[in-house]
Amino acid sequence: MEGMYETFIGPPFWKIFKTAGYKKLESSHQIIYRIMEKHLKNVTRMHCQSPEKLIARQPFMYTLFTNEQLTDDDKVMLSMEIFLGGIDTTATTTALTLCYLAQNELVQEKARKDATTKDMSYIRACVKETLRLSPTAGANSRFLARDTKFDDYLIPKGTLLLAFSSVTSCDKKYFKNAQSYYPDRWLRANNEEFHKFASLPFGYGPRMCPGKRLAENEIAILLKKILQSYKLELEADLNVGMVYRMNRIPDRPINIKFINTNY
Ligand code: HEM
Repeated sequence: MEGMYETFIGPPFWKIFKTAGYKKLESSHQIIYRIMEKHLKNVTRMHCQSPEKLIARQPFMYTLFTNEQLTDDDKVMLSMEIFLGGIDTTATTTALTLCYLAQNELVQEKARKDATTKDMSYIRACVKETLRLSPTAGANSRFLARDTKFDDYLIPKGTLLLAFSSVTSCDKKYFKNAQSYYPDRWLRANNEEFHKFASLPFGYGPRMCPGKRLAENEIAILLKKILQSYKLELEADLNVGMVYRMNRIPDRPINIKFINTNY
């Protein structure tokens, strides 16, 4: 992320010589490419030897491999996109949820009780609330497909529009006590109403995040496991903000004490 940010934001000196940012990007890209190459070789082997095993174990990769419209390069690129799209976003959201839970003892207790339930609706609400207050995407961007009228403005086709969901999701115009970490607002029983586009951490429409369900489930399951065995406390008082590094990431290290509750 750092490498990508330093390379693509700012003057493009990397086109003339390899800047420090470019070197970081290049070396991390090579590592990721090597990992992907190894994985793709295994998938290719499985695809040739027993495609039914691939369908059962990795349906997404099966669909990708059997799409005849895609070249081999397209397949590698799409696999990398899935891989990269899912790493920082999920790690950041998990770390920040742990941080919010460590800061809010009552919320943490409620989430721990919820860890014994099947649907984990409160833990899921905690993840939604983290993504409302600290979304990993600053904005959702789209090129307009046709001339479009917004209020008194006529915006021509082809214009790049950015909808800053990270701003509306923290705005008191859209959420009561907008700055507080209050997962209960997402519970159906609470009946709190808000604009359905005010918080859009996974985007919207045909190009919205395809990993949404996977991310929500894996984060909820991980939190459940952690809460069942550990009490969370912060090492020090932390007021974590976010900085833009292509995605938004925490602006400082998050150090959490995991106190084992099984003794
Ligand atoms: C908390 C976790 C995640 C967050 C907050 C997140 C957020 C986003 C957002 C905001 C977009 C842009 C959507 C739009 O423009 O409307 C996106 C796109 C994407 N995400 Fe995620 N994502 C997460 C996890 C994942 C995971 C786990 C995967 C893969 C397994 C993934 C794969 C992708 C891909 C491939 C795209 C590009 C889709 C396209 O351009 O058509 N994401 N994500």
